[in-house]
Amino acid sequence: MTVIDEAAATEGGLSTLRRGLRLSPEFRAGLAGTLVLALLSTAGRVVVPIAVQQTMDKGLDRAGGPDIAFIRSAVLLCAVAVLLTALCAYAMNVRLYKTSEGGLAGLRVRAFRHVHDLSMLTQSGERRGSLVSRVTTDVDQISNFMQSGGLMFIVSIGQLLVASVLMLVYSWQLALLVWAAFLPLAFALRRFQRVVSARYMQVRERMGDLLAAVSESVVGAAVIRAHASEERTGRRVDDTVDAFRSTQTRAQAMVALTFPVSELVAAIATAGVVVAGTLLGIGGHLTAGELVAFLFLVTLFVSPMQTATEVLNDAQNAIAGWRRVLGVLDTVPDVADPGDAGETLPRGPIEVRFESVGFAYPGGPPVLHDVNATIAPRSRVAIVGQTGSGKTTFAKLLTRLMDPVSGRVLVDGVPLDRVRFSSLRERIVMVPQDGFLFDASLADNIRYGRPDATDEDLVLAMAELGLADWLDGLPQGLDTPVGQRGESLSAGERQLVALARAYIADPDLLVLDEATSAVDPATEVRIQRALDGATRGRTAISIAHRMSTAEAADEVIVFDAGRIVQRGPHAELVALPGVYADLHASWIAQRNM
Ligand SMILES: Nc1ncnc2c1ncn2[C@@H]1O[C@H](COP(=O)(O)OP(=O)(O)OP(=O)(O)O)[C@@H](O)[C@H]1O
Repeated sequence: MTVIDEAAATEGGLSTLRRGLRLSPEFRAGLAGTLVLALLSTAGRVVVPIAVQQTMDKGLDRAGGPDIAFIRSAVLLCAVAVLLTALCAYAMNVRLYKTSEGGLAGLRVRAFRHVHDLSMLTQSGERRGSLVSRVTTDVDQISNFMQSGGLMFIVSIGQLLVASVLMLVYSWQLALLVWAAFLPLAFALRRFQRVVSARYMQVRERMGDLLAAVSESVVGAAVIRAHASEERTGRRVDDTVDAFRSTQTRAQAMVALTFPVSELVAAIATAGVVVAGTLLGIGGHLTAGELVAFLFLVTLFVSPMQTATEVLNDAQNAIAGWRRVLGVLDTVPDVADPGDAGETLPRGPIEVRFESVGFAYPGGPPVLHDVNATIAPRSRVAIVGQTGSGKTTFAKLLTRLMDPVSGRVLVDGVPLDRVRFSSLRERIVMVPQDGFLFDASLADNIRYGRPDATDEDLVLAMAELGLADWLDGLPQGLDTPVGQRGESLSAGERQLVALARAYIADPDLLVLDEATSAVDPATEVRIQRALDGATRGRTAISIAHRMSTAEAADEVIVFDAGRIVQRGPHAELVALPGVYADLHASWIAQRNM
């Protein structure tokens, strides 16, 4: 059983970046064209220093007085260059936005699909909000980097290169001086990056905590209000907000340190260039125009160094985001689909066999021990037992929401892990205790069972389940909106919709986790009628919480502390002293209360 793979969290920043980019081939689409535009837009920036140098040395400093025609053409050249540079920068931005948005959309879809491939256990090992943040805000961080930091990164590298080459052309001595001043800063930044990287990883984790706390408090709003625990919940959310704020501030304080340091180095380098340049000029090795042009170039060289801190900030955030997204993508689904290599089950009522099945939740004690059972096709079986005896676990293993730790589960003689998911999900359907309803119409919710079902199919299905009168009584019939999580319907009505949804899917094995919620007698009768209709003619296994379900079943299987302790028809079991007779007695007592 796996939890979200956190190996990516300890991997080096560059290798995360490389792996992240490799996973999104969309990022590379048209990269060559974008790079050419980046190069053109940076090359355009050095036209101004060159033109200034030429104007000073050739236009102004001419023996016969200023050469106005030369100056005019230099100014014109500058204007054209500035305009072209701006156009290239615009085209580059547009291309970068397009490719990065394409890449990020692909990444979100892949990560989201993968979350669905992970088993229920892996998903429940991670808080929902945190899982959501891995496909939303964490990807946003990558987006920030790709669109601003990444852009600046490309331009800065180009600018550094072009400025370096030109500085060398004008004066190799001054170029060496500038590099010598910045070399220690570049080394320091590399070391510094590791610390910042760790801090940004914490920032992403705290963001996950924050989303988890907020989403839990929104989803559980009714319980919070019922227990008047708004203040306690509010404090929990406040704590996560505060933890996020303090980690974010700590990370940013670290990055802010780099600004004044690089400013200082830039000032020292400029002062050095002015002093050394003047000395070189006095010695006749540098003209005034060349010195001024060089100072322009120093500014061009320095600005990427300063924006490097900003890029670093975005890059660290993006790398931390990428690590969390990669964590999802790296997690190998433990309940894997055998795909085309797997088997397709033929249609017809299913036989189920459990062979020495044992199960324990990760890190927990065994909850099922050596379970052996065969359930004949077309039989209706009720599973009963005290709370916590392992009934739901049995049902989850039967529908392959999880795999057993030992032993095997077979359907029609085929081990469950050899059955293709497409066939498995078509033939075996589980109705969970709280059949989740989506914020859509009644028809849409039932249609989840069979997407191609027409309205006529739905009406017919409802009639077959004995629910026609209920449907007729609804204000908008099939178009009635059910509200978020079905909250516009009563608990009993939600069960009816969940049953109709399973019925329309027409499975060969129906696994029902009976809801425990009490419903009014009329709805109870309706549910019983619908259950009868839904289970007829197919193998049906119900986790029974109601006596009527156990009584109506062909056979009852009794669980106690993770073992099957009794099995047989209700009438037979109830007459024997044992767990079932005790359970039955407590049902009777409850009914008479
Ligand atoms: N996701 C989980 N992680 C860890 N332990 C779990 C998990 N789900 C169930 N358990 C434990 O496994 C045991 C069996 O639980 P199970 O849900 O199968 O019982 P049950 O018979 O269906 O109970 P109930 O009638 O209350 O639904 C219990 O001790 C429970 O605490």
